[in-house]
Amino acid sequence: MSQSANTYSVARVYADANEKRDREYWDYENYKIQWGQIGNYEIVEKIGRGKYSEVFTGLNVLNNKPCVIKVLKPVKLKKIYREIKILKNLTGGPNIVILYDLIQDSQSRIPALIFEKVNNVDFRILYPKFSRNDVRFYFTQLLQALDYSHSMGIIHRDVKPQNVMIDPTTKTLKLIDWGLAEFYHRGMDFNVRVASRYHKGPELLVNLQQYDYSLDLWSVGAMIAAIVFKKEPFFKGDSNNDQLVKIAKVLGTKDLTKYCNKYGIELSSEYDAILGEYPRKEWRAFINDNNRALSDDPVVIDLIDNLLRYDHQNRLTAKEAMDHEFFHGK
Ligand SMILES: Nc1ncnc2c1ncn2[C@@H]1O[C@H](COP(=O)(O)OP(=O)(O)OP(=O)(O)O)[C@@H](O)[C@H]1O
Repeated sequence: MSQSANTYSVARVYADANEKRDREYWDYENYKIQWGQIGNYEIVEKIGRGKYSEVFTGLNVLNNKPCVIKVLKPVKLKKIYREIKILKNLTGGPNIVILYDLIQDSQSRIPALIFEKVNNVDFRILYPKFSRNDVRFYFTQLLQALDYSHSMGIIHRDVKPQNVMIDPTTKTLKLIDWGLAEFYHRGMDFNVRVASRYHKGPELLVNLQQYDYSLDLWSVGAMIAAIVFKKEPFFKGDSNNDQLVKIAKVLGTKDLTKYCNKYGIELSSEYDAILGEYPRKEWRAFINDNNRALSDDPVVIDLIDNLLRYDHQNRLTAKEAMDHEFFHGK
């Protein structure tokens, strides 16, 4: 991340969210971590292994409350500080996972994050059963989390089903994994090596570095399209370059070229051999007998159409998406 000499794209909303706050709010490198007591927690069982961590269910022995213990793998200290500072800033916000505590092993100095535990049901089980009302309900919750985070100057940068914990029994949704999240600053060139392939926005794939909160709305669009058209994931690239090809086969090559030209981006020559002249595909072409119950609806198609836009500035913001007719109609 570095300040660019030339600002060519600025967030349409919350562009000054960090500048208007004190430096200590966003300056995570100078953050002083207060460590809690490691003896207060017990590991119960392993539930996951990510790229950056091992995750366990656990117990707070003081109050017998269940928790999740995310033991971080050795990465740059700066990344650990960033995740912690962002969680501290956002904890308590709507549908944002609550960070309870931070602990550190006294010998290895390996840090672990203690979170509230969500009794998540795997999305591969849950999403295929979603009704229109479920989509409406849970995506409203997700958009609330994102609008809050964006209003606090923070881009999540890894929105995907694996990071959206849903407990259908209590109808709760929590957005987790703030490990790739970053503070937005206008005119800043950000690293495009973020998000997970299937949910990467076009800006990342064409190497447009002055992206913003709207990146998260692409990922939301890809999630909704996958559920509505029963095609998980909706854009399934075999590599990062193939990911853009898969997107172009739906949104068309012409608009991709327009997008790049608008921001003065030259497509990498790596695409010369693999990117064809694809026409834009109609959203209705994805409707079939298997998905009709959710997809045969101009309102949901309009929502998807307004999220899955190449041009990040033309996507709905989280707030605009929540105001969309899909979330308010019958
Ligand atoms: N609060 C929680 N409640 C329930 N399960 C959780 C919670 N936090 C994490 N998990 C589980 O652990 C997994 C890994 O957590 P997380 O995404 O934070 O780690 P990561 O190392 O950043 O993962 P990745 O490399 O996949 O992005 C999640 O996908 C989820 O299944």
